[in-house]
Amino acid sequence: MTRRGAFIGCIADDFTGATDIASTLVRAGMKTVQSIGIPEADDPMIADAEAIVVALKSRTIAPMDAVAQSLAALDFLRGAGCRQIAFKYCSTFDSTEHGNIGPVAEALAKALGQQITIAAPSFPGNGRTVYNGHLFVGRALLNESGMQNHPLTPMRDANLVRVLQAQSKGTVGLIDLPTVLKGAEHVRAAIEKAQAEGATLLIVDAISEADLKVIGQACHDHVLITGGSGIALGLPDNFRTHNDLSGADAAVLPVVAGKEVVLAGSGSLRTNLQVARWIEAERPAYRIDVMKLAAGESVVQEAIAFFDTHTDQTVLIYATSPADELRQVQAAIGAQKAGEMVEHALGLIARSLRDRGVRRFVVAGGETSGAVVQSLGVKGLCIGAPIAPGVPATVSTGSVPLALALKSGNFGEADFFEKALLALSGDQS
Ligand SMILES: Nc1ncnc2c1ncn2[C@@H]1O[C@H](COP(=O)(O)OP(=O)(O)OP(=O)(O)O)[C@@H](O)[C@H]1O
Ligand SMILES: O=C(O)[C@@H](O)C(=O)CO
Repeated sequence: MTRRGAFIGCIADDFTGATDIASTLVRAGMKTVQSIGIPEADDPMIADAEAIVVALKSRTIAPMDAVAQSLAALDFLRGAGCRQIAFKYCSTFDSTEHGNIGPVAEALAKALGQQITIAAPSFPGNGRTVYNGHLFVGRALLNESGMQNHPLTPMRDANLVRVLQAQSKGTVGLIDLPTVLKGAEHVRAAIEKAQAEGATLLIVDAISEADLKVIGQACHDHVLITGGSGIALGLPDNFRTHNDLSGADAAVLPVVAGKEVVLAGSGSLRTNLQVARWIEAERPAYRIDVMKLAAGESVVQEAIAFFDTHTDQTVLIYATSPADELRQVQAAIGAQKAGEMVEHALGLIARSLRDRGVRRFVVAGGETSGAVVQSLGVKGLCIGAPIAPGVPATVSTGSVPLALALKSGNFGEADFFEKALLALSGDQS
């Protein structure tokens, strides 16, 4: 059990989202640990943590299951003494008309006895901003940003009030940017007014980190807040006022010796760019042919053989494909089945490569990272310095440490794979 109880507990709906918010909390000066799934109550990893991030893989599962897993995580975090709970979802609000953001937020609020809860997905550091309730990715509306083609959660409406309303039982309202710009007291007054008018969930506009800090300050006594990792920017300060935080910086991670690999299962535009860049540089790359995989051909074995024949080069193994190809595969096999098959294959490949001495993994895609990390049996992560906004270097806990960079699909510049490999190798140049 924790020394005095952690301050903040986060429930993240995917694994890269979890490392993203863990990285933000570390950046804001909190000693943070990330657990893969719900840890044991006496896990030594959480003993002196100031923030605990529980990574679930609940973004695309049935709403009922997502609610059950999130409530179990909540029980654990409350048992660990956490005074404030943050439900972390994607800064592009990845969800379907059935959930899981609305159902999970409502279930957590009910369990915590909170009547109104904010929903603030903005992540200005990665170009995601919310204005008049509409989510922008860079200059594009969400539904014109490439996210309309997401393999599992296509986002076809940028109006988050409407999106959240469709998946919630209560009433969704909006706190607009002019209110946020007036400061924390005005945001608090707007929340109280919305609550009096019957709202239960509130999308909050934010276009800058300063806005997110105002929102964090306004919600200092909310036992539950929900949003993207940006929402964590303003939370540590609330605890700093009354308590001594360690002011911990990113963990200095041990250098993990061994072989390395890049695995990409993301369908995002950015990962497509990163894969293309790798191939243009004539670095070895094995493409997983999903139709062959579906036909039961030995794709996993071929990928491993490809790795074995490139003994002195780092290889990329990828299923990432442009949106039109992805659509064809999904039409033939079904989106969910195709996704599960690819995740399973990449999980098996990761495990075999670990048995062949791979110790450093760069993984692209949230669901993909979840599948890989689960297959590798990783239980917890120490969070190091950021490689790109929202993507820290990490090293797994346990007797055989693995260095991992888990990247949300749309994060990182075109050269992210090279940068991440360097960072995981301990080369800071
Ligand atoms: N060629 C393909 N055909 C069909 N499905 C695929 C293909 N490549 C990847 N997938 C599946 O698409 C999904 C991609 O989701 P994932 O969360 O890993 O990355 P993402 O699309 O970038 O999303 P995020 O922004 O959450 O990281 C996975 O389930 C993966 O198995
Ligand atoms: O918030 C984000 O954009 C990421 O942390 C993420 O969750 C993408 O899957």
